[in-house]
Amino acid sequence: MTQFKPIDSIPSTPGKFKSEKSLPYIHRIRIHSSLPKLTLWSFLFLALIFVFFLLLSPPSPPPPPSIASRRSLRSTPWGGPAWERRVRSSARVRSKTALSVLVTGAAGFVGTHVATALKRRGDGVLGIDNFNDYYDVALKNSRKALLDRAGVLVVDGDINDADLLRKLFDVVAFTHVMHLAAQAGVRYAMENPNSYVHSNIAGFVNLLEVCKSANPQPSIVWASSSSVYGLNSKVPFSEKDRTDHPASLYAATKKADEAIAHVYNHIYGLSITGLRFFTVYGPWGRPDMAYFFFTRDILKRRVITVFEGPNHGTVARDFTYIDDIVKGCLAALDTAKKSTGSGGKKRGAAQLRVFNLGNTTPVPVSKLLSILEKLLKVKAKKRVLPLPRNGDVQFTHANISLAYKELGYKPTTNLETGLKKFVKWYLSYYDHKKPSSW
Ligand SMILES: O=C(O)[C@H]1O[C@H](OP(=O)(O)OP(=O)(O)OC[C@H]2O[C@@H](n3ccc(=O)[nH]c3=O)[C@H](O)[C@@H]2O)[C@H](O)[C@@H](O)[C@@H]1O
Repeated sequence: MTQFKPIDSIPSTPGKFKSEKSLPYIHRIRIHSSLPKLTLWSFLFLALIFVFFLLLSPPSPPPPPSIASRRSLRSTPWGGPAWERRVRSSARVRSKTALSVLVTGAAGFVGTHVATALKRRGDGVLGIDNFNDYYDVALKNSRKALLDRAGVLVVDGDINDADLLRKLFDVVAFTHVMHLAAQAGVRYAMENPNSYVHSNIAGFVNLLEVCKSANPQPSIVWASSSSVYGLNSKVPFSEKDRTDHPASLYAATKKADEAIAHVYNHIYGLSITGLRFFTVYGPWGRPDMAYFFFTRDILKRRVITVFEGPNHGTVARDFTYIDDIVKGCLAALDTAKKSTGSGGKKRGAAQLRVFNLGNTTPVPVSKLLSILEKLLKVKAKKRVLPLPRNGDVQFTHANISLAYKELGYKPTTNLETGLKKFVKWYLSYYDHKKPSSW
């Protein structure tokens, strides 16, 4: 019959030293045998040397950071009385009725234009941007210099940094947040999906968490995207349409943001307005967008890929000029009602809105290319390929009647006029710089 043995009386497997509890056993075998005694002491000695070396050896280098973390950790030190004075001064309003706005993604394309426009009309503006390297950081720095000259400070920081955001709200009682920081681009989502989760989901939630606890709570206007309409075939796209078929992770994160906005409005009384931008273009634009790199590649005599739909179908976009988008953003800020919560608690129903900001005139990508050829006076080398299944949709077209009714939004720039302004900027900007990175 097997006798029950208490756990600490069972000899441990040779070579395995576990806890002090096994030591009495070691002591016992030392008394009864000299050979095991020697072996045991040698083993103990070796183990001690091993532990000693483990303690002495320098820590192994950390694994290389993932793209997402590398992009988000970049942040210059903040804080201190001088820094706070600069923050306050940038956010100072010029009249009692002016807004005090925190603009996230301020060194981005839309952010730079919106921040400048707000400042110009007397609002207090503070920017925040993480200056990530998704595209040419030199362009972001040039935009920052532009904002500097306009009197807008851009804090180098990430919207995932809750301490920094809380500090900004401690220093300034922002009345509004214009949230434009995001990982943009539909095709890049297949290369770096985590960066979309990091900026568009985690970053958005972090921002809303800080806003909900701020006293007073700000009103929030943020950039959603036409891409939420995904594979919808009914045109023009209306805010009432369903948005259940996103074609890219980018679109899915923006759709998720709209749901997240609903939650923070419902639970905490935050006033939130989402703006679905339709392919925004113009001076100081994004080098990852087709109109921008088509221009670059035409000038460099490189081959341009133009996508076409099934059966040679047209691929078209409701290209919207930046000045029209800025007007829509300002109108959304001006008509935003106050948030109703305080101390992180809702005190009443709060405003929740979503608007299309498009141009209402879809233009085929082939037409975009021919306008650029005309403006640049260079014939493009092009090859036509079927639209890959990489996040792109075949067409977009905004119904803007709601934005017109509620915001007085009325785009006035057609693609030809807008591209003319873009090309003029492009030629003057890159003539001076000639960067190798773009
Ligand atoms: O409206 C939107 O919601 C989105 O607009 C743009 O996305 P997209 O319209 O795809 O803009 P581009 O990447 O500039 O592409 C414009 C058109 O050019 C086409 N294209 C793109 C690249 C290329 O090499 N060839 C080509 O024909 C695309 O299929 C698309 O029809 C922005 O990149 C997104 O960040 C934004 O959210």
